[in-house]
Amino acid sequence: MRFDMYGGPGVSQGAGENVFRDAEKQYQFHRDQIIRQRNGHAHGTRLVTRPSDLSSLVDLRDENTWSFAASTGSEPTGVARHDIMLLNDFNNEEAQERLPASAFTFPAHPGLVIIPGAISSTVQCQLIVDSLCVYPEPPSNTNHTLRYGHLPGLWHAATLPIPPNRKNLGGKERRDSDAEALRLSFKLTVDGPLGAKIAAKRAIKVAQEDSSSKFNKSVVAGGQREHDHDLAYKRQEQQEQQQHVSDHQSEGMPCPSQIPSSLWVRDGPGPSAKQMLHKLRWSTLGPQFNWSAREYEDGSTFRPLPSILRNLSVSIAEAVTELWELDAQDEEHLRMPSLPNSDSTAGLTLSTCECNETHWTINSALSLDSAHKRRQRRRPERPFSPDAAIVNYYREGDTLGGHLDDVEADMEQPIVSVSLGCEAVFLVGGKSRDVKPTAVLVRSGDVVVLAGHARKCYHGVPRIFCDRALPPALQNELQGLPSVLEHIAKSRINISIRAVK
Ligand SMILES: O=C(O)CCC(=O)C(=O)O
Ligand SMILES: [Fe+2]
Repeated sequence: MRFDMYGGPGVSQGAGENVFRDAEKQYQFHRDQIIRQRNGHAHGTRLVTRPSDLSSLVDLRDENTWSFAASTGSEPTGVARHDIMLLNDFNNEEAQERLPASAFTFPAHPGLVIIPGAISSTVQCQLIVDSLCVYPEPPSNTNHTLRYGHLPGLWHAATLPIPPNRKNLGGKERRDSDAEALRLSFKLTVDGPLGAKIAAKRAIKVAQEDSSSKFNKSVVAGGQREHDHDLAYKRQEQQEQQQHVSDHQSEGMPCPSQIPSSLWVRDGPGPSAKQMLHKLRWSTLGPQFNWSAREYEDGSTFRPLPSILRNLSVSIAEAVTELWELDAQDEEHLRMPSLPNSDSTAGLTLSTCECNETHWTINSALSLDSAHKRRQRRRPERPFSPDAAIVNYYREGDTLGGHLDDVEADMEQPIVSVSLGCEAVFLVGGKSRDVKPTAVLVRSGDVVVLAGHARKCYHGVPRIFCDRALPPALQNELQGLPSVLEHIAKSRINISIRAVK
């Protein structure tokens, strides 16, 4: 499914119109239907994932692929690596411990900084849990809000464990029990546009009731039932361990562990909670974004940007500020004539330039030394002060079409974008779709900073790799949360943190 959530002029229009679109097509997920023949008759079909050409995908953890990527592109790609120091604990504003990390810049995309593994697996786990269980809760809007109103308890309604007596059943009984559990999964009490109004009213009431509820025991429709929901416990455990007041508590919005029976019932007429979770595409933190008007709304209530996201994005933006302030002259070097396609063995040259950074440059390509000479470093006018984030949810086949984020009041403020879950292809091009984009593989825990020139450039996500294993450390971290692990192993979450007002 193509995921053009941004609407308006920022969205790709159709086939063959530009080089950005061509790159998107190169990476997009396709399944071919293979028809099996037996005795000259069609005998069943099989879906096979069409292999993509990943030869120019830049994998920043693999030095070899840099040279390959650089040699196949027609633009001067090249990558420079820089040593930076990053905060380790974003929960605690007092924490000072910094760990060394690598940040990468791209001469062809000044202002783009990528920091692989910037977020520890513990913090990734916390952000994944919050993105699923907390951030889509009211008062945040999601892509479902327009049609169904707010959907409190969505995660819980979608992941309610199968009845425990199932374990003692065998064979057919077990299958019947599974079918029963599926049939009994929670469904919305409303459907269709009319339902939205009803749902919205109910949701407000339920949210008010919920805001006084705490973790653990749940009451579900059709009688009293207790269940130790893994998320609720994990969050409580985390809070106790870290002895810090959670964002949600301090901001008066706990993660609800109740499934409001006015919204979710076992045999409602609307879609099931599982389907709704499956179709969750975005939620907003901070001022709500009106997708049709393409503007941030004034006045509507919203969930403030959680402090972990503010701390994380501010400290990362600070750690790489030196790398992204570039002046207009840099755009000059971007207009240098394209390099002829070098042969695939051309590779990269390792060099240390006058700024003491180590660069891999394309042989006989644009000299980074000269790029640096043209560059005059400039401090941003004001420090990064984020107040909002868009949380994007992707499943296999979902894409985010090439777009510009150009509705924020101050475009000098960067966007700090956190990848969680499955690997993805991140495309970043130029100010028009005619600039050939660079494709970078982003993994769980990687952070992309779009600042300076790159802040005003087209970017998008044409591919999610749901068939690749999650990093072992993250799997380990999610061991106690089977439903979260199962979900995130087949999906990707991106949190792009920004200053909108
Ligand atoms: O999912 C991503 O990595 C990119 C998200 C993005 O570009 C956005 O939210 O504006
Ligand atoms: Fe974006």
